[in-house]
Amino acid sequence: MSHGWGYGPTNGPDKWGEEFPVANGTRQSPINIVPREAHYDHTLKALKLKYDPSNSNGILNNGHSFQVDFVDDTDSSTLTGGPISGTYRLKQFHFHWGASDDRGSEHTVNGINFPCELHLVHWNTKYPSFGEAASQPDGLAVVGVFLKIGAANPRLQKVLDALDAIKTKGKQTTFPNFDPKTLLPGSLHYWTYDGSLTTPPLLESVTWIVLKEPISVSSAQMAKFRSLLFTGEGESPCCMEDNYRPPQPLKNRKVRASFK
Ligand SMILES: COc1ccc(C[C@H]2SC(=O)NC2=O)c(OC)c1
Ligand SMILES: [Zn+2]
Repeated sequence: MSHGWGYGPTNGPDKWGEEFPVANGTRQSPINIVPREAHYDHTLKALKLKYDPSNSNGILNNGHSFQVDFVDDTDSSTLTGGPISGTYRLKQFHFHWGASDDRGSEHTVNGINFPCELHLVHWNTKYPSFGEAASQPDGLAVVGVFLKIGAANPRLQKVLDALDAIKTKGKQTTFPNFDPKTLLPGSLHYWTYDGSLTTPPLLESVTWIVLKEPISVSSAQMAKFRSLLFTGEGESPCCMEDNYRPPQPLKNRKVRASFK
């Protein structure tokens, strides 16, 4: 592609394979999750998420989504247990959402789209860095959380209130003392499968851990996500919305469930 990848008609998910052939690989993400076809695996451990709010650092509009970045030079914010072995450090979290409340999530459940999906990105500390881990088959673990339209979620508000300061691509601001645990639902029951990054370079390095229970978000809060721009200051503005990749072929993969 002469221009960078994105989510538009000329540079969107259907075009990514031209520059990133792994887009048609054997373990691409996201997928449609069919609960009654998932295999309950009693050997799966409970997720252990230990987050230190003092590790949260900044919030950035990266031109595709916005992300909250964490200081990851120690094991103070980690994912252990679940389907993974070893220790994975929290690097960042971000979201994907739609132009309207009927779509926006990347994973779907029985073909149903949620309006938004949260991704908490962790990297395997057996590798020296996030960048190194991102190219390894067991390098990353992403916890996915669905957002479902309902009552306004007060725990999202601090994130949403920061968006005015990062409206355009490349803008960032400080975002201290945020505990991402507050964004998790009551149950940590999950589905898990081997997959990939859901944006270029689409590396097949992600152990996906998708929580069954959604958290709530109101329509008004969803409108706040859509107030961001894909475009930079001074460019003709393009609302940041529909920044999701649709489900990809399951191919030769099994989805396991941590619950009956
Ligand atoms: C070069 O490494 C990268 C590049 C992009 C992402 C972000 C993608 S991957 C995901 O789950 N959602 C997204 O938007 C990433 O995240 C682990 C790692
Ligand atoms: Zn994501």
